[in-house]
Amino acid sequence: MEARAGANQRIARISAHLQPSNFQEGSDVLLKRGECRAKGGAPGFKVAILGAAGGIGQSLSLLMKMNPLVSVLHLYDVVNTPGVTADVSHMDTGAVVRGFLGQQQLESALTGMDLVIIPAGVPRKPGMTRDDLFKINAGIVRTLCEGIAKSCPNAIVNLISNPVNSTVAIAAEVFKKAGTYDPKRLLGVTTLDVVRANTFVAEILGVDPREVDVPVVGGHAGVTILPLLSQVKPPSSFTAEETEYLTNRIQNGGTEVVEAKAGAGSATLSMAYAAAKFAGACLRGLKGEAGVVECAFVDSQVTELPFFATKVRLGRAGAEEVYQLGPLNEYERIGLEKAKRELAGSIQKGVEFIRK
Ligand SMILES: NC(=O)C1=CN([C@@H]2O[C@H](COP(=O)(O)OP(=O)(O)OC[C@H]3O[C@@H](n4cnc5c(N)ncnc54)[C@H](O)[C@@H]3O)[C@@H](O)[C@H]2O)C=CC1
Ligand SMILES: O=C([O-])CC(=O)C(=O)O
Repeated sequence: MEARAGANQRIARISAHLQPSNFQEGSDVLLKRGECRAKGGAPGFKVAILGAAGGIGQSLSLLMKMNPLVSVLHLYDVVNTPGVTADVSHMDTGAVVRGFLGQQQLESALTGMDLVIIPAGVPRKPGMTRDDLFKINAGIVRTLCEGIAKSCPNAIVNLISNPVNSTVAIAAEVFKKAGTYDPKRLLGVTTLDVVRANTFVAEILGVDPREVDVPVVGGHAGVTILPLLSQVKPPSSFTAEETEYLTNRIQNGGTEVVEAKAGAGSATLSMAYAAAKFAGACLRGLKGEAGVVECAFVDSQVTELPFFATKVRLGRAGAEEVYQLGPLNEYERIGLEKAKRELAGSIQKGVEFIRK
């Protein structure tokens, strides 16, 4: 009799928590429910996804819920998080999922987070450059980074929102202004360029993409995306035509998807895969695993520019070591000069957006 009363109470509590009206009033009902389950939950890291209801955000939420290193997963967006949260929370993996809707819940979404992943913002349509997104996305990134500076200043930040070549500089300026900037903890996500490069090179070599490692340096837009084909592993040589074809295809991979989607957005599925791969590497670094190396767009002294993408070693403190470029061939040296010219302007535009 008593046991049944206890069970009924538990069911009544969970049902009340799941009312969408409660959720939208900012009462963090799923948070309370999560806390119940967290008692028995696996130890791990707390991860927030900002822009979780979007094209990238939804698939990324799914993939992060599957990561055994994640114990708590916070899904934040300005629309549709109740549905995405309810959906993802039914997966029988360890992470406890909590949803947050609208700016008044940003602080709750961020408090206590170890890693914050940001795919919030508008995507490209055919004919647009990534820089055309600056007008809208710069303000979104500023607001979200102000929230991070306030609520989880020690979190590692993975910035996906375009134009990455500018938004990383915006984030850095916001953190500097708040006095919380740690260059090791701010990482622009360029993993999709590496993922594409591995795939396209593997096609040419006729091997499994999982066996290929192509360093991609510079930035994340057009000519700033610089694949170092002379450093491909396993060591491979390419004809001039193959080098030209591969470089162009890697640099225009995003546009290839934007055009194929014909107005319905840009890469979301491959990007969610890439973001989950990169976030997973950051978490393995946080855990203390040795030898975790990925390319990322970070605060850098590799060139004269303040930010640059190269391989970095990920550890407990974030990007603990930023690797040099290594030997470049003539084709890559010319590409590097072009990349730097464009990058300088994009970085400066981001800096000025905050300093103006
Ligand atoms: N770094 C990279 O390699 C890549 C970056 N991207 C970029 O990622 C961004 C997102 O792309 P998609 O997911 O396809 O776009 P989407 O439009 O499908 O989703 C964006 C989400 O952000 C949300 N959002 C807007 N303002 C917000 C705010 N202030 N706070 C929180 N959330 C907010 C929207 O409600 C929406 O759910 C775009 O800027 C896109 O260019 C896309 C692919 C690759
Ligand atoms: O091309 C875009 O606009 C989205 C993006 O950054 C990519 O797919 O690499």
